[in-house]
Amino acid sequence: MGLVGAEVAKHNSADSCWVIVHGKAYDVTEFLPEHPGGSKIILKYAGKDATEEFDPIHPPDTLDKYLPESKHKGPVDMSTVEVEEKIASPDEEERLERVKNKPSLSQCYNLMDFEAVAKGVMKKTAWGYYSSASDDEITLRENRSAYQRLWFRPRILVDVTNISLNTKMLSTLTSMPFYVTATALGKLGHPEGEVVLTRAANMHGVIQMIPTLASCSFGEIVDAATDKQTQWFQLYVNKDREVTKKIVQHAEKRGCKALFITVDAPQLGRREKDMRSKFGGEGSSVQKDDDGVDRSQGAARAISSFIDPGLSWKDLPWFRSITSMPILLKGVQCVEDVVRAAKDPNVDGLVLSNHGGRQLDFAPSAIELLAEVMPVLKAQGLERKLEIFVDGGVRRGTDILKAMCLGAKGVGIGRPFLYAMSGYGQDGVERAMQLLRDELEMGMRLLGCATIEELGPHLLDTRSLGQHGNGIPRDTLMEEVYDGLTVPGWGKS
Ligand SMILES: Cc1cc2c(cc1C)[n+](S(=O)(=O)[O-])c1c(=O)[nH]c(=O)nc-1n2C[C@H](O)[C@H](O)[C@H](O)COP(=O)(O)O
Repeated sequence: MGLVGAEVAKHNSADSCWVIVHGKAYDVTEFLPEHPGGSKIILKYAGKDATEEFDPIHPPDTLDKYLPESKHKGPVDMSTVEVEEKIASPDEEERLERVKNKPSLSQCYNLMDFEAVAKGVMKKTAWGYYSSASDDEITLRENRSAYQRLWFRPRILVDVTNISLNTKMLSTLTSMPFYVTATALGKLGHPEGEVVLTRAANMHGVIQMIPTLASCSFGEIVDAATDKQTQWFQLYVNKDREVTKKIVQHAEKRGCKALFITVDAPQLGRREKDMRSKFGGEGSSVQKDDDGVDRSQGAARAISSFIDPGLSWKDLPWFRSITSMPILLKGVQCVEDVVRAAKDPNVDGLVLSNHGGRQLDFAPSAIELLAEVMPVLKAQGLERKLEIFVDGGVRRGTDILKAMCLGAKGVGIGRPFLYAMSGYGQDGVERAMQLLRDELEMGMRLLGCATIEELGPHLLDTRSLGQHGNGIPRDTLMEEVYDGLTVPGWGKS
């Protein structure tokens, strides 16, 4: 039977605050001032069922893990809990209409089509979190346009009957030269969260990087994998190194094959779309919490107050001492740090990345940095010291081929798989992976390469890469006639 709803409902203030999550009541009164997202968001659900708001942001075992047993008030008879009548706003009504008449999966022909659909069907807060980047989002767009300043030098009369996309990343054989990179809060896009990406990655022989800030628990994501699947672990380093040590050693024990330490986020970036959508516009009172701390940084700030801004090169020997996994730095953004990492005995590789433009605006694109870095490493005889990956703005098979030609060992892809999942679940992510496979095979064949090993800098013209002002040739005629994905009633998406 358990507690009745009316009993829980009595505890509906800062003096006594109980919430219901997954049918159990928890006394969070003392926790209110410590909640990274501020106390206001919890008080909104004081005495009520908070499950729907709780799920996308917190792994299911959060309360059992972090709230003392004495605060667990036990099961609630949910039939006695008053369910608030939710009146959908006009925006929400329109969104639900779009969900109903969204394009069929077979109408999505490229990764950008998934973005168009996600924009139409996702809740505002979820779209705001996934799509946002920092400040004016210049780096977000530069990540894309940098690839469009690289041109191929295709070869002809090469026997390309059989194409192989197999390659090795950190000595793991993988079926395609890309991986699912770490992106937080998977349940903002799909109720099952990151395990959807796990299952799709398994179906296509693709590696998955598990995020520290997943909505699913780490255990759920690892349990969802098969034993033939490779998973890496992405780490945000906690100020409390004991917590970090436990997490890293648990990840290794559960079979993760590499540790990617995120180094570009001593503080999560200022993403205005996330901030705006999270708190309902400028000046809403919710932006100021009881403790007067400005929580108007959206979900990003709310989930990342534990990250240690003090992390530095001197910590790397400690990481080497706590794990035997290969250690890679994710979010390296200049050639000097690449050379320093190459000379550091504690570093096995790195991801050239600007966090999808979500951190420092005007950070360079990974692909332009890769073109600068490889010759420098070669000149110093360091090119074999590190495995170098890139991510950010990869939306086409040709982008992946360009990165491999410049010497990347593989390419991380973030938003496209989130959008595909948000629009179509596992089927969407699998279609996205299949589309990339088709584009990669086509690209290799037309480039005149049958295997990944044959890709090299000789196949690229990088002369425009550094000229940021020249943009892509505007083909006005083409723009006039090009038919993008349009959905009846959505206008031009
Ligand atoms: C889109 C996205 C990216 C995030 C991400 C969440 C989202 C929604 N989050 S974040 O909440 O902290 O910003 C993470 C994260 O947990 N850890 C991390 O290392 N990178 C994070 N990234 C960056 C990600 O790993 C890639 O660097 C980035 O997504 C590559 O760019 P594309 O999205 O264009 O592929």
